[in-house]
Amino acid sequence: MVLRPGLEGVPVTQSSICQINGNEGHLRYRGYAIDELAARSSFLETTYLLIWGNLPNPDELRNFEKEVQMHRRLSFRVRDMMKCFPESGHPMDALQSSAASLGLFYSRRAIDDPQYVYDAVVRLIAKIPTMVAAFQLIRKGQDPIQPRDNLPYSSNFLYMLTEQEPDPLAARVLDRCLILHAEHSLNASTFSARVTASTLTDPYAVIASAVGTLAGPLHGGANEDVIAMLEEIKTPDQAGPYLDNAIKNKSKIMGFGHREYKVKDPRATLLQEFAEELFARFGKDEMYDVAKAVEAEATTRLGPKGIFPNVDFYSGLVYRKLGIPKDLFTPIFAISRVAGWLAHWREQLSANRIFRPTQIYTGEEKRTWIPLDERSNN
Ligand SMILES: CC(=O)SCCNC(=O)CCNC(=O)[C@H](O)C(C)(C)COP(=O)(O)OP(=O)(O)OC[C@H]1O[C@@H](n2cnc3c(N)ncnc32)[C@H](O)[C@@H]1OP(=O)(O)O
Ligand SMILES: O=C([O-])CC(=O)C(=O)O
Repeated sequence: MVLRPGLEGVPVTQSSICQINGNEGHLRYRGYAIDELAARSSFLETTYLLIWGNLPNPDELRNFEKEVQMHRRLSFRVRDMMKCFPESGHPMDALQSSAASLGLFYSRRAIDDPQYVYDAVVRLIAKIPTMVAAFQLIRKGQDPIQPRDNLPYSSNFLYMLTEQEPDPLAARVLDRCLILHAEHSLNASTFSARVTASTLTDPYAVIASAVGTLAGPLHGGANEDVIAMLEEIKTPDQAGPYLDNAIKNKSKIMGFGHREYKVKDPRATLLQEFAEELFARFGKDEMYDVAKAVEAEATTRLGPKGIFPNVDFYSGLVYRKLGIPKDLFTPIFAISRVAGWLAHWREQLSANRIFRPTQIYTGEEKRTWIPLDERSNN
């Protein structure tokens, strides 16, 4: 048996959802280039495409948007449960618990019923942003506010978060960020979703396990750590010394490196453009110069190893300009990635076999039991 740590290069499923060309830096959802989707589509249209396989016609899109809008509210029981969460807890933990709690309300027995699947998709796409916004207000000691029916998806999320109707450019930029983060083949959280799905459990458990996996700093959690790193570096001239020190100590540079991409992640290029668009309109973030210096210095040092900015490097600068606190960056990633996780949930169920890989055992062979009073204490 050959061990492949991290399953690098090991295909574990077939999928028709997303295609990555890591040498040229191309990304497509269901055959459509990511830059075209970000320019022309909306997050809900892209979600429909990912989950059902084709672009919706006008009626299908209108119905989907309407259904999502109708299911945005949370039960008072979920809100009351969230009010008991510690306000110092991380919003990703709050989201994982809240998402899992939906399984208490909706039966898990009907995953082969197309109506159940459609309803679960609508509920999860609709309610996850409400949960993120609700926890943000609850931890500030406020009551969550209700979604506004006359606002589209991303505007409504910003409204629920800030209690103000957002600037149209801010809402459009957030919607484009959600498109960019919606899907990325068998990344760790999507793999986790597929493993959970393969046991035939309910979709709320699938999403909760994926949220937990996304939270880690080697995955979606890196977007929060990038801003912490830029704040620590403080000024562009400190980027080089910081990197030299990190490389000497074998520390990872957050927001850099990728298992699939050997060039700059195409989403990082687009997110950098979005950040510049916001800076041109609302004023520059001084951390942007630090970020560009880190990219330039890291490219000299790590570029020859194929290590470049990934999706997490510039997203935080966009969210900061939208007034979003650092620890909500990964929950926003989750709001978007629910689309990809659900697409993989459906695909997994369409040709399911439970995931059950094997291992190479390295433990002790047969041992002889020693009674407690005969074991020495040291
Ligand atoms: C949404 C997302 O999940 S995007 C990724 C977000 N995560 C991060 O930004 C965290 C920083 N990056 C990393 O930890 C990694 O690049 C990962 C987790 C993204 C990919 O990991 P892997 O494919 O397993 O690569 P691995 O960690 O084995 O690195 C391979 C080599 O590149 C180096 N390397 C990889 N990423 C980095 C980095 N960010 N900084 C410095 N060196 C790095 C490793 O030290 C290793 O070097 P070595 O061969 O000399 O030991
Ligand atoms: O593909 C990966 O391993 C990580 C990533 O960029 C994502 O999930 O968007």
